[in-house]
Amino acid sequence: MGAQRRTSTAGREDGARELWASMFRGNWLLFSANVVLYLAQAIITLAFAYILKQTFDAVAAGSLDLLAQTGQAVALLMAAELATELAMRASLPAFLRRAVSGYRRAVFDRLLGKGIGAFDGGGASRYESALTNDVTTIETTYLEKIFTMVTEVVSLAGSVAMLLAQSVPLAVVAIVSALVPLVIGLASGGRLAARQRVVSDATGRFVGTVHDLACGFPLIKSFSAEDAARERFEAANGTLEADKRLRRRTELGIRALAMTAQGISQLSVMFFGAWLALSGRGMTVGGILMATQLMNSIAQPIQDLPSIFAARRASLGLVGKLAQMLGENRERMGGVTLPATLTKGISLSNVTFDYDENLPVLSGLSAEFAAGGCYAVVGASGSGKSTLLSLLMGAHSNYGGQIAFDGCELRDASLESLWATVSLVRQDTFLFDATLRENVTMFTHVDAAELESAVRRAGLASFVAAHGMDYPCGEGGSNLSGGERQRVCIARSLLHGSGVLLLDEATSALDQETADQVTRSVVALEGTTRIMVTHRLDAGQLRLFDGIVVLRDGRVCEQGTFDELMATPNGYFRALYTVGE
Ligand SMILES: Nc1ncnc2c1ncn2[C@@H]1O[C@H](COP(=O)(O)OP(=O)(O)OP(=O)(O)O)[C@@H](O)[C@H]1O
Repeated sequence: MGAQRRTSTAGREDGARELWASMFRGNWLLFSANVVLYLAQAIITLAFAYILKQTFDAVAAGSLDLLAQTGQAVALLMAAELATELAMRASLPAFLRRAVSGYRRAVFDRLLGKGIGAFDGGGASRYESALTNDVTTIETTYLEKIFTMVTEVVSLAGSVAMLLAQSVPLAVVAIVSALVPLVIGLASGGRLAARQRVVSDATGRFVGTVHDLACGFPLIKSFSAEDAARERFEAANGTLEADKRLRRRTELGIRALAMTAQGISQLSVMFFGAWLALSGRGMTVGGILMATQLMNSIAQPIQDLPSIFAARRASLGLVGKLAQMLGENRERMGGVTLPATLTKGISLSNVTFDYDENLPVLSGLSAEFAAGGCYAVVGASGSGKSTLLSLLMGAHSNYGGQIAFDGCELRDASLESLWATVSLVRQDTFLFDATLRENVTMFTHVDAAELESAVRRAGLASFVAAHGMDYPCGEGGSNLSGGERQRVCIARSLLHGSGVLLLDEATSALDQETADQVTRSVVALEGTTRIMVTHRLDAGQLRLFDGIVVLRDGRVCEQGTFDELMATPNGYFRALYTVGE
């Protein structure tokens, strides 16, 4: 168990490292250019402090030559500063663009690698939030700050070095007083990271609630559930803002500590420098002015670095959280390629499965589906019909017993070949905001005759004749009726030419006549093994099937043709059918 946990922690760290690296892949040149530019900026600032010292020492010495030299140096530095600023204007946005899009691309690629059942239990909004809000946080508190960090670290180190050259005791006072806020920042980074993760989780839940309320808007209006909707919104809104308040308080707390420490260190150096000068310990007026100026270059990093370190840790925490989410429901890959068309069929032997350890959903289910056969799966609500189809789609590999496609255990099959062989039409259809053609072809080029045949067999011919294949389906297929949406999905699967076609309540939203038509076209398909989950206990339709598999409490309790099942005295199916009538 311990070893397992260590492995999963290592996997998560690898995943986080990979995501982090995606921000820099192909981006090192721009990264280096920015580092050089920010470094140059820090050096220019330090040089200005040195020139200040030279100017005042020149005044004290009454040297006009030295003053003229410093004037030239100032002009050169100003030109260099302008050039640096202009170059940064081009290189920083270019670096950020590549880093953020590279990160999002890496996340999306890994998202595509998840299992087909990855979102069965919900959770899509966590990713929506991770790819929007969290990315903005990472961009502003980590990526943009990397270079600020370079400037500030160099400013800090350079200032200390210049102070050391000026006066060792003064430099010691500056270093000691600078260490305190740095330690505070490093120590409080973990707390801020934890708060940031809490905020990120709350944002995910808030996005999910808003999504739910927007999708359920017509329902809210028709049931006059505005008060309940407002309550749900307020709960999510309140929690998010309460968590954000705690994060801001932590941020401001760290900042307040850092600023206090900064003030103390600045004053210490000024008074100590003045004391050195007054006590005749080799400190010039120019030296005091330079030290005062350098204290800005020390004070700023002292003020900023702790919160930058803390925010950087918090951002990396978000990358880690996302890597962990992406590591869940990963594909398990077997190497065996399934045949495109089955010759023996699908065999389930003593299959057990549960979503939650204490609630078995399938408990010893055994069934045979002959190759090329057409089967109906019926049973009471919750008996496990959809779960059975999910397992056949390879959504979960943690089932007990055996599921064999042409004798090949499903767990050993490559998922790519499984999905090339099996296709599923669900009750909750999904359509892209694209044309009818793109929704049926899934954005691929297909033979026009095959497309026409799929559209016709799915009962969409008259719709296409009236509106054409370039008809825009709208967001989620909003420009189509429920029945039309289901027919588009059926056409999509027919065109996919799957050897196994699974239909989960695919005709439930159709009127009796269209449902009959679609069922007949499914039954008429040749060379395809078809398994259709249905609630429609209609004798005319059920008689069309080669067999009916009846589920009860996660087991097959009866199996046979419609007439055989109806002939069974006291049979469960017969009872279901009679009640249904
Ligand atoms: N993703 C999930 N997480 C947890 N439990 C689930 C999940 N999906 C289904 N279940 C549970 O598994 C059981 C079987 O569900 P399933 O959807 O397979 O039944 P069904 O026979 O298709 O029902 P219906 O006819 O109502 O669609 C139910 O008790 C359901 O609550």
